[in-house]
Amino acid sequence: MKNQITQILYPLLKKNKRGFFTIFIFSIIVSLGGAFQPYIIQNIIDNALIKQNLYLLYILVGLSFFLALILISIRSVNEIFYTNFSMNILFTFRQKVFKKLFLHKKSFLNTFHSADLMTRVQGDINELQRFFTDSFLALFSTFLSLIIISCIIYSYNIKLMLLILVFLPIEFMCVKPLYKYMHNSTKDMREKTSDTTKFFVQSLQNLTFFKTLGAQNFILNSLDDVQEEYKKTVIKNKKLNIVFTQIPALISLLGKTIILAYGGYLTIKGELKIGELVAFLTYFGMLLSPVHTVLGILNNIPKVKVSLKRVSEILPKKEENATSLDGQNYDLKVKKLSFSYNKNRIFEDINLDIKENQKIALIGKNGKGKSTLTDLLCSIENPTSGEIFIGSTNIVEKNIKNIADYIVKMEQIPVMFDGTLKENLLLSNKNIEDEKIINVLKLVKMYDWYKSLENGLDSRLIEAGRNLSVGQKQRLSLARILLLKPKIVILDEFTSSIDKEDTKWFFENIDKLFSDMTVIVITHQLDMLDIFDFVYTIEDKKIKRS
Ligand SMILES: Nc1ncnc2c1ncn2[C@@H]1O[C@H](COP(=O)(O)OP(=O)(O)OP(=O)(O)O)[C@@H](O)[C@H]1O
Repeated sequence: MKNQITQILYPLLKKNKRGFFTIFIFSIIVSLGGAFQPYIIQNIIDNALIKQNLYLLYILVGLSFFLALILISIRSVNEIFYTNFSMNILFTFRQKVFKKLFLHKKSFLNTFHSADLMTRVQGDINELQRFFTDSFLALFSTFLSLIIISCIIYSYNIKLMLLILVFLPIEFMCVKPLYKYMHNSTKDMREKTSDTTKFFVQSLQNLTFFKTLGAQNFILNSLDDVQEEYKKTVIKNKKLNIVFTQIPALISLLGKTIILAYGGYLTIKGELKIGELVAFLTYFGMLLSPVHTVLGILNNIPKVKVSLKRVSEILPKKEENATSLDGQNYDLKVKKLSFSYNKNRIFEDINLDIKENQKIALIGKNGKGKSTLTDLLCSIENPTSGEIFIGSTNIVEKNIKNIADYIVKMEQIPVMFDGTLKENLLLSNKNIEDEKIINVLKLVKMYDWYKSLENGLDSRLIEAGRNLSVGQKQRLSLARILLLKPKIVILDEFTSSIDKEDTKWFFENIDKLFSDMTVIVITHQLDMLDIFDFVYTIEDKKIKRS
């Protein structure tokens, strides 16, 4: 499973190797320049101040100033370049994961709360990208600084250099046993964050619903519970983090004290110059910062492992190659199909034969499997066994990339999204003239409403179409399907919120509205069945034609 992420990330990082290279070059210049500064200060003290050489003092001060200016400029350019580069990798990474999410069947996606999916696609992918780009570069500049600084310190005093280097592994050894605890704590943090997001999404989306039911206190109490749980996890995580970061800080303090005492002793004995001691202390400080960077990266490893698992869990286990449907004819055939949701068997060996352009009604009591059958026909679900053919293509065996050109379902609960009316109607089908859209709005009897809009087709439908009635949303969904013009249309209780008069009109005009299309209508309007070519009833896990 983790391999899947490597398969996405590795080519992405490889493709961006020029960007990495540029940042490496910048980092080398910054590390070299930074390491040179204490060396100049040492020379200012030992060769200019102590020897009272004014000319050398001005030269060195000027050199230090201009070097600092150059480094500031390079660092700034590098930061902008790096942010741009890092964002590009993040966005492409997320695009690729998103694309894979479309390969899932409905029952798999239903096992995740939308807020949980959101935190995985946002937070966890961020964490992975940061780790694989930032840490890589941070590690590179860390080792570069370590090498440069060690060489400079070595040239001053080998005993002191060895003393410093002894402290670095001690720090790592002390922190390592804490990884396991950090991993568990991070996992808890992610889960609690996800729970909190879930709570907010659910309660804010349905605020007025809870108010109407007088359930404000229920929501406020739940908020208290969710926040209390979150607080407990944050405090636990904070305590662990403090131990994780303060242990190295304590060891560094100990090292600094010993080195200061020993370096001072060497200076008093005349083995080290004052300027060298000052430069040495600065270098020691500079060495600590890369060490802490490495510790920070190590600190992130448990977090990254959690994110890796969370992102892997939402990726499809296997990917079949997508093929196109060969458009000979669009008869729909179901052969010996069975389907279960876990242990709940919904269909047992059912068969169905619907010819191109037929108008079919699908009836049955609540919960008998009407929507499930249409999910199977649209490839949103996979049958447990059996075959489904459109024309001569078995759509169960093959992953059909353009399946929506052939079969589309209008959901029982209409879906509108935050966007313009035109975007909501056309989706990706952009090459349709406004005139045609307006004609379809007339067909679904939304023309009067359309005329009342200030910005016409560019008017915005706010969040999930909140500025529309449910009946209006159903009519717009119908308009969307009419504009998409697939070969087979499935309408799941498409008039459930439409007034009686217009419901009758829609049913009586199905032939005209969907003239060149096969239509399957799920309905509880039993008085409207006469207009259909055939009526199928779902009962006892079977489907019967009446
Ligand atoms: N994602 C799911 N996971 C598990 N069981 C499910 C899922 N979706 C539906 N079911 C179950 O499958 C059965 C059929 O549901 P389905 O929605 O297909 O019925 P329906 O005939 O369309 O009902 P209605 O007329 O109420 O819309 C029901 O028992 C339902 O509880």
